[in-house]
Amino acid sequence: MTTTHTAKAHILGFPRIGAQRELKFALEKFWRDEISEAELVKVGQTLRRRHWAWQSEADLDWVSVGDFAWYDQILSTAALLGCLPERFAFDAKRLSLSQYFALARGNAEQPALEMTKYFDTNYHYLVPELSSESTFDGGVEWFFHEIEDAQTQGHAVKAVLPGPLTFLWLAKAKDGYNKLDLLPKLLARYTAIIEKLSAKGVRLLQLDEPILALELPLEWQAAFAPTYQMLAGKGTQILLATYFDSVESHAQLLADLPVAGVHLDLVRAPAQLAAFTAIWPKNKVLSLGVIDGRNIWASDLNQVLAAIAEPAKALGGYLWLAPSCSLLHCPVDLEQETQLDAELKSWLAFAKQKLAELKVLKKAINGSDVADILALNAFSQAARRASTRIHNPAVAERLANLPPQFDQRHAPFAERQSAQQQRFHLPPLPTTTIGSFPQTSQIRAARAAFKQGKLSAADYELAMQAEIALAVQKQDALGIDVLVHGEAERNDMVEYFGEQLAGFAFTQLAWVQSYGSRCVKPPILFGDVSRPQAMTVAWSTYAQSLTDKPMKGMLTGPVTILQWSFVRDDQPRALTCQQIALAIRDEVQDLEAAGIGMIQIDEPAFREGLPLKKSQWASYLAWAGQAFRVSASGVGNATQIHTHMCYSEFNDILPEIAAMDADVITIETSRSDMKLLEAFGSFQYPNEIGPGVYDIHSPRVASVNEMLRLIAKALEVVPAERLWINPDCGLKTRGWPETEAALNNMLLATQQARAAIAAGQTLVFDASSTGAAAQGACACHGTAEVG
Ligand SMILES: Nc1nc2c(c(=O)[nH]1)N[C@@H](CNc1ccc(C(=O)N[C@@H](CCC(=O)N[C@@H](CCC(=O)N[C@@H](CCC(=O)O)C(=O)O)C(=O)O)C(=O)O)cc1)CN2
Ligand code: MET
Ligand SMILES: [Zn+2]
Repeated sequence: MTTTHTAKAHILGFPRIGAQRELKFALEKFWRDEISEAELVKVGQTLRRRHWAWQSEADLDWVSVGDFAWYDQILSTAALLGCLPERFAFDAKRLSLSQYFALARGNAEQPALEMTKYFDTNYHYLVPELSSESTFDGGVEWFFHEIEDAQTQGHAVKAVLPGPLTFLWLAKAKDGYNKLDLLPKLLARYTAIIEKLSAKGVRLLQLDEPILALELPLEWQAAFAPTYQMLAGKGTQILLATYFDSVESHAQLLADLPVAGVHLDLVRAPAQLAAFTAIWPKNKVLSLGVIDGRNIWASDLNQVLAAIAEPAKALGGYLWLAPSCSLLHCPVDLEQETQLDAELKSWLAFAKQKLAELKVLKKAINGSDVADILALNAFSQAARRASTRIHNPAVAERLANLPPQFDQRHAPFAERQSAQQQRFHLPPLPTTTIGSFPQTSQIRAARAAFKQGKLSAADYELAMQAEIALAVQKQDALGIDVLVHGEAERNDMVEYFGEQLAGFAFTQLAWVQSYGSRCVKPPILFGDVSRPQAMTVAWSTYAQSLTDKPMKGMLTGPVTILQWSFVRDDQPRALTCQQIALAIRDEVQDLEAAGIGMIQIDEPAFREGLPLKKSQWASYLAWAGQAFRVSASGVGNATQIHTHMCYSEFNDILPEIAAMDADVITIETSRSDMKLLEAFGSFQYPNEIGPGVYDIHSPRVASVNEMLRLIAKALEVVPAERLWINPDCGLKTRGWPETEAALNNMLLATQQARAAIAAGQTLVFDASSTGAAAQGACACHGTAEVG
């Protein structure tokens, strides 16, 4: 039976990287001058056309255009609007691809735009730089060319852009300027874009406003109505898309906006639907995000249909079906996974398979007979729930019988600190690195050969041992105090552990874009987690055998493993995290038993896991902090636990970081000029700290003076007895020459700082200086010249 008002289907966006990472490889070749711009452009067009064709084959009512970006969609929007940082002196209207990449990656004169995490995802966007002087006079026409191309392919087009308020929110304003003051200028440009879309016959524009899922300041909430009044009625209708959490508190605001419709994330926040259906105006679209755009599980189609049956009746043709958010966060095609076993595979859906799910849902809602498919789906959902592979009674039993104090070290920090001092006899301002050393193409080629069966396990082990020996020898030669083995044997700090833990599956090609051409392949956490055998002990003890200096064991923490995996959706994340924590605890204890005296448990994703709404932070911080302590607390007082965090601001969660009670935390600070540390100082962070003294994100080698200046700044807030010297993060994306040069400078800076401290001098830095010109001056008790 067909009705005149049939439900429609669409997606918010599709991954652009390509099922075989075609875009990644083309970009990297272009950057190495191995292919021409025309060849790169062709790869982009082929990918876009392929992804539109898939959307069309799935009977979607429109293909989405505007989700493609050569590096990042926020940077591409800045290039479209024409608001590029003045410091590059680029003409946005004539921006070449090389200039676009200079903005993304820096050039000889200018550092790149800052990169940061997109909401609570592992995707990184480039932060637009705005000031009171910013103009939005228009820029590249790529967006319109893509639209024309989709039209020539015969597709009905829905254009997609970040919404103006979300774009502004994600940008940073120089000098504390109120970004909202730029809104009128920005909206004039959005208006011009909409008029142009309209002239091209584009009937529908999706504007993404995920900031509505945050607890927004009132001023920003109040900006929505006037903004959308301005953009409405220009010929092209607007679908305002929200996602990543509930926007229930804005239901009335959204119902009143002069837009054609609103999209809701019903996977993260299913309960919000009722608040919307209760007040939803007739003739306004509700796009229901019912398929998980952030995870790889096949949908329970019958459950989805049951949940939307009522609203579907009420909405009629104003019901649209969609994934919860853009599929950017999903791998592309499950069919490529030839090594996953059939049962597990039947539980999964990647981006392409989610298009097929959408097709079935739309058919079902519109009265077509899909009973066979729904029955099959019900069968596999039931099989997954009942599977013995996901339930391990031993894990449940262990969790139910944890000893008292299992999440506390045996003694308070002060006692541990003196036990550790007696054991390690480290000099003041001990030097170390964060774990990884350059992942050279030689290392990756050896691993690829091993995985393809062209290199034997024994030969692969020898090759990795040789890399470890090289890293140890270089660190020894540099004179670093606490060494690392360098992580040569790891493809990725999360995937590596996923490959070895029970309860995880891993894939061949399930890549997800992390930033630019860089991808990650998150492992799939499908069942109860446990550790069948030691994972890192052999590598760490081998590395320790090569040196008399302490060798830090190197593990990824439970919160980061959780955060950077595709996680089961059939139990609370807190419980899953606790299971991982116990597995890591076992590894920590095995390392200790093998004589490894310092163990680092990385938690770079600790902050990323925070709920988007601040009111929900406390409960997350409680279970996440406890999971870390569970992993770290099974060792004696003389075993030194390190942790490491990067990428983020930590000022607002310092008490919770302190409560993790690591003996040493190394943390990214150099890019914020140690500003982060001021908060650590004023909070009186109790344990030892290694604030990064140089940025590892660029090949530029920081000078001794720059580092000395940061050390002096750190010493203002952290006493020398508790200060470590290290880079900001791991060195895996760097090459050896710049790595050795930078570390050598770091050690020279440390020597000078130590000499000053030994002579009873106070290191002083020149606050007005931003870089190499730092100088010292101190009138009273001797002067240590910094520089
Ligand atoms: N999971 C996770 N999330 C994270 C981070 C992280 O480290 N891990 N860091 C931040 C993001 N930073 C990142 C930094 C670098 C890369 C990165 O370099 N990714 C590599 C892939 C790393 C990897 O898994 N490598 C594998 C496989 C690499 C590969 O493509 N192999 C080729 C052969 C390569 C060769 O011969 O050289 C093949 O199989 O065809 C390995 O080493 O084994 C890439 O995109 O290229 C990703 C994220 C935040 N989120
Ligand atoms: C993203 S944090 C990275 C920590 C890891 N130990 C490394 O050095 O690469
Ligand atoms: Zn890091």
